Amino acid sequence: METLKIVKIGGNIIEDETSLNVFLELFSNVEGNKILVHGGGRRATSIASKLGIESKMVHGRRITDAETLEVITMVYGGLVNKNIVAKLQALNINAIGLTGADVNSITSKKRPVKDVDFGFVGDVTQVAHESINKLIQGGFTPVFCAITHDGAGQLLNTNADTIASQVAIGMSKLYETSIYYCFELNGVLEDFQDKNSVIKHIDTTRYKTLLEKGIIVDGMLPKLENCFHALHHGVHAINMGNTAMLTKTNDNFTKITL
Ligand SMILES: Nc1ncnc2c1ncn2[C@@H]1O[C@H](COP(=O)(O)OP(=O)(O)O)[C@@H](O)[C@H]1O
Ligand SMILES: CC(=O)N[C@@H](CCC(=O)OP(=O)(O)O)C(=O)O
Repeated sequence: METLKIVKIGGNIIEDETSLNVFLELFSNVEGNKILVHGGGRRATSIASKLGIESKMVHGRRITDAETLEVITMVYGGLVNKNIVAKLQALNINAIGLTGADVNSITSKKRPVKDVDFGFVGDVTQVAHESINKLIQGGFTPVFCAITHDGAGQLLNTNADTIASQVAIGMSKLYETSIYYCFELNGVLEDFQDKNSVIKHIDTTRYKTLLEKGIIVDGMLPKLENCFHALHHGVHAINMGNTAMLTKTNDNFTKITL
């Protein structure tokens, strides 16, 4: 089976022009089939604030009312996505920017209201692996933002880590897939005060212990949940660390296995 790498970058890298440029240069040198997924939560929050719109996050997810949906569509689907695509073109990568509505690539269902009403937030229901594969086979590099659609004309906001894991699960019908979650730290840290205390390997048992000890908190909670979900659904390998993990010489990052 051919391999496919799904690389995800978060808001902290996107916010820093130098970090973004370094990342994109490394990404452009990644060999073989690849897909990029980007977030941009921090940019959405700052632009919403300039427009007088307050941002509310619950359990790591943005409460997305109609006004916020407009902002995130402009920020993720426009500003961030098109800038990244243009920068990749400058690096000779024939990138194509996509929301889940484009080529009907990612369908989702509005998250049902239980204790919290998240508004226009979508949980992924289907990834059109054949259509995405046509792009890859055509020589294009798909660049997904954190927007999906319900198939009935409604765009929905979906966490970018979830997009990466769901796209990887979908594409694993055709490829041996691996995910690279790139963020500003070297990996999952044993001691948050010590940036070098990278945990090199997390398996199911270690994951439980880290949760019990309260070492995994905040944004790392949904991130690792996504990782184990993906590994249980056909994804071959998951790595988490800073952008240097895309180079062959660096092994100071976290590898996640079942
Ligand atoms: N043990 C840990 N090691 C590393 N990061 C952790 C840990 N626990 C919580 N975190 C937090 O998780 C964050 C990464 O998740 P997230 O905010 O979703 O990042 P991004 O969206 O930029 O990828 C880190 O910035 C850090 O604040
Ligand atoms: C539903 C939901 O929470 N969506 C996220 C999508 C962006 C994202 O995930 O960005 P980062 O990767 O930079 O955090 C949000 O709007 O913040």
